[in-house]
Amino acid sequence: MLCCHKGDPHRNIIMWLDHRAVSQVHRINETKHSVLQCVGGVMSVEMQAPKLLWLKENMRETCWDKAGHFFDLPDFLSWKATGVSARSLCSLVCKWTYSAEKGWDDSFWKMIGLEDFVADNYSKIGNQVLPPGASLGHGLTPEAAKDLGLPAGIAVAASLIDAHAGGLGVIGADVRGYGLACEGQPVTSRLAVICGTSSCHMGISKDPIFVPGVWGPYFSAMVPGFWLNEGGQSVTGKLIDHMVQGHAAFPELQAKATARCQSIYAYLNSHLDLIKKARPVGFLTVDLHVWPDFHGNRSPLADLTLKGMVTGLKLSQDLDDLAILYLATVQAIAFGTRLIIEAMEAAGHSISTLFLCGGLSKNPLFVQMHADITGMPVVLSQEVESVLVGAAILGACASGDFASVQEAMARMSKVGKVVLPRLEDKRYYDKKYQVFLKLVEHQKEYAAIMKGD
Ligand SMILES: Nc1ncnc2c1ncn2[C@@H]1O[C@H](COP(=O)(O)OP(=O)(O)O)[C@@H](O)[C@H]1O
Ligand SMILES: O=C(CO)[C@H](O)[C@H](O)COP(=O)(O)O
Repeated sequence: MLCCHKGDPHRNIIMWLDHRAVSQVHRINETKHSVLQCVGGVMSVEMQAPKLLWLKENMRETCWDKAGHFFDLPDFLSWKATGVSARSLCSLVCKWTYSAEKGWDDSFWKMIGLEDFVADNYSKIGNQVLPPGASLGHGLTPEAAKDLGLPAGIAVAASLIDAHAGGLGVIGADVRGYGLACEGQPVTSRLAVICGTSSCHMGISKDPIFVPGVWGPYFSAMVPGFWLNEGGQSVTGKLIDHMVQGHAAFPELQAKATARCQSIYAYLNSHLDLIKKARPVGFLTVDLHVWPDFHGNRSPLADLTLKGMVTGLKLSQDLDDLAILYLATVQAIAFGTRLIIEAMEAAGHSISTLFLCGGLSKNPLFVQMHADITGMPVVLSQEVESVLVGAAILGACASGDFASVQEAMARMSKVGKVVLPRLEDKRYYDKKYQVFLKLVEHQKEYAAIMKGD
């Protein structure tokens, strides 16, 4: 989302993970406005309305009064490419409270103190809305074409948010021949998990499903004609990096990985294999447990006040400790995915297969732990950068190469590999999951004790 930083128009971005609009999001949630039903009942501080309210309240003269547009990144990019300020249905529906069926809800913006948007017919946040894949204007402008080194006029599609493009890039793949439970079943039995800095859990349905603490249902926000529920974890890849880089043995890890020309994660995975002895690698964390919400919980608890927890630390700080802490962190993220899936299933989703993509899907340990801990097979795409496949699907629709997004999805998503769960380890992970749930219960008890007299 774009704005100004201390009035400097060249530093005008607020990152999605910026949590400064806490007071604003509390006030928005206190309104209990009906638009909140479509974001899991509670708006996230990572969404646009609280950030906009923060700007109005804190940077009125330097930004709010002067800004010409407020954009989500994908809409900003398509505007820069084509000069067309039309917004994607995806970004507006998922992050800005726009409804695919009813449009903007004036009463919401008035109630939260942003009536300015209503007064100017939403011109700064979008009053022309296009479905993802629709062709924008006359394609690349000569100026953008020069910047990108491409011919002018190339078709540019109305966009998707990065995670949604990843979901589109994987969820429609032809799975025949892999013996998966989702073969021959509706695409609604698949959950796309886009895992990078954060993780996004994208489930689709024919009818709207309201899942407490999970964003949506959003109509046509990812696959046209389907409702989308988007679960998420605010920090996942970022959390793993944080735990590993902050450990005392990190310099030793870096030196050893460099000497072997390996990434630190490939080195850690092979180190875990060395120290696991006769038992499966996941069993190394029998007495080390992590709660992963170092940046609050996005889904399904929708509680930005939650913090990270680790139990089972020892005095030693060698490479073995680092590797086991890394493993426990990866497992905690997978337990978070299990919690999200359980919430989605309790509300009516029926999921049998995970489709993983994003930077973390390059990590075989992360993928295996997701399979083992959820008990579901994981499908990896042939093209790891599935967000780019999703973007290419939209481009191929905008250029007229395919008549529909569904047709392009079926032709352009390809299965690379299937990772099966080790069902024999289920009992161990069920016990660790019990501990996982206790961690957050205890954290809430600690907060209540400290609040009391
Ligand atoms: N080869 C790899 N092996 C293990 N982890 C990786 C690898 N590449 C990226 N990652 C993890 O993925 C995260 C970044 O994922 P990426 O999809 O590139 O980010 P973003 O979500 O910001 O687009 C990093 O934080 C890192 O933890
Ligand atoms: O909210 C999201 C999608 O709706 C994502 O978390 C956000 O877009 C950032 O993703 P990342 O930095 O992990 O690529």
